[in-house]
Amino acid sequence: MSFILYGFTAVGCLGLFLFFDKRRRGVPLPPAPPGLPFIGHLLRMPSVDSPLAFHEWARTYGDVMRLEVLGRTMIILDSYETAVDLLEKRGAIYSDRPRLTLYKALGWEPALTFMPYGKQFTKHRALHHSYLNPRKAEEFKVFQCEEGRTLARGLLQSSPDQYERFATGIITRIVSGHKIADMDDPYLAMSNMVFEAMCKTGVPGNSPLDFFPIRRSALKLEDGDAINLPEVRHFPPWFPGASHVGVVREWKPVIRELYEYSVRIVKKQRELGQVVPSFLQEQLESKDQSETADDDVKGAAATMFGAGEVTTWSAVAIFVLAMILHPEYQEKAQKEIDAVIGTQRLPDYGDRETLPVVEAILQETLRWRTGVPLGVPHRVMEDDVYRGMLIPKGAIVFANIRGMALDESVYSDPSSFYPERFLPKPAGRGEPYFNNTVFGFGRRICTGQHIAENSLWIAMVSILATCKITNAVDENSNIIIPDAELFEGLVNHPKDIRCVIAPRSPGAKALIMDDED
Ligand code: HEM
Repeated sequence: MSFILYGFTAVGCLGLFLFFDKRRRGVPLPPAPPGLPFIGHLLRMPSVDSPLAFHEWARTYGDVMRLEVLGRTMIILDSYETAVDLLEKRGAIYSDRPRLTLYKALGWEPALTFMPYGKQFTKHRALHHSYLNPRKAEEFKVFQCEEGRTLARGLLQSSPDQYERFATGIITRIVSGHKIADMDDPYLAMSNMVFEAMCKTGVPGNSPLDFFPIRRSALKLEDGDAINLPEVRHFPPWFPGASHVGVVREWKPVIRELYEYSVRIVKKQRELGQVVPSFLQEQLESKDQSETADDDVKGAAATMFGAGEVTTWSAVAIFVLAMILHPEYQEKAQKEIDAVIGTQRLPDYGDRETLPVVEAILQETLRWRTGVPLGVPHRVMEDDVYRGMLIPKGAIVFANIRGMALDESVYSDPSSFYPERFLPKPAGRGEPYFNNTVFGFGRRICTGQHIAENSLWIAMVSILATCKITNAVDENSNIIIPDAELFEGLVNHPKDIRCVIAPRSPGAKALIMDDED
């Protein structure tokens, strides 16, 4: 009896398989540029500014475009509409991550950003949400305001590392309640390494370690294992991935230390009876974490640091770059601040809604040079059909956020820095804010978006209210005009923001210097 039942089941399964396979074969894949057998588009993959190159290709192949590299299918979504349709509305099957070998090898584990969709993902999202939700974000404004003013003061004291200190200072307050007191703080050294690891490692998922087909055997990589470094030490420098292995060897210990350091800081605070509210303090206080933090809690804390610090630093640096290249907007914003707030006090969050020009500059900073231009890749978990095209199971889906910023059907003259585009008509062009795009999509949307926006706003408004940014000059008295190029990685970062930062007026200088606590 059971034999007959098994027989029917097998025939049924075969029928279903053939039905779906036929359906699958009948549906075309998304359009792709011409490629070669086996290696696909490997030789066509742009070596610089891939988001821009993808955007250019999308003009020919459409806003759902396919690339194949060594058997891996990549789908590039080049419009806001397609990203919402797939990553948000069909989030149940588009929220996985591909295995990002390089980041895993660097020691980011567990880390929500690179984690597959599943139970552990849900747990980590909940951990992040418990401390980064909009209600908490309101509480953080007090120290964000303090850090914004420390930033402006530091810049006036001619200290260029202040952007990093600002971004790190906010995230350490959130994660461990630690206040950065000086530039020798060990957190700043870690932040530098994280910067290198996130901003100089190329497009996520596209390092040779990620896609070179012999990587697993050659690098002795098993699922769940980090790279076995001694095994690859003997590979010649030209071997694909060899240079990245050097990167891994150098940076992995720092990233692993990041997982432990914040916990040690909070334990010390507790031992000394100097408890400060923070994510880790809240976790350690909870019943089951009283002795030590488990790996998930450590991972959530380290990920908040890694994901939150470099991105914020980059956004503030992009703002400064825009102000060097477009002094006219600095003046417009300063006029607005003077008219609305006056010159007798420093701006704070209560002023945000009354400063539309500052707001427009914030939105344009996020759009003009996108900090995370290809987002973090998603992975589709089942075959899907969209607009009559097959998105095959396992395909890696990139939201080309930079491409969306340059979408001419949404943003007029998109490569210009033109904040007025966001002001309502007739003064402006009434174009849509970019903060609904820049933080990604669906179930993987950035968990720190409220905090990030608040950080950028307070940094901008504190600088604008008190500082004047002008071009630096070289040793021959030639004006230096930065060329707006960015380091490319998971996070992009301006290469050059050399400038002169001076007090806007004696009154502004007095206000910011007197504010020091
Ligand atoms: C201007 C600053 C920032 C930008 C532009 C930014 C952008 C992004 C983007 C594009 C993603 C990928 C979303 C997706 O997969 O669709 C992301 C993910 C993430 N962001 Fe941010 N982010 C910023 C700041 C922050 C901050 C301050 C934090 C934490 C305090 C943070 C934590 C995260 C985390 C944990 C993820 C991974 C979420 C997941 O995989 O489920 N980010 N962010």
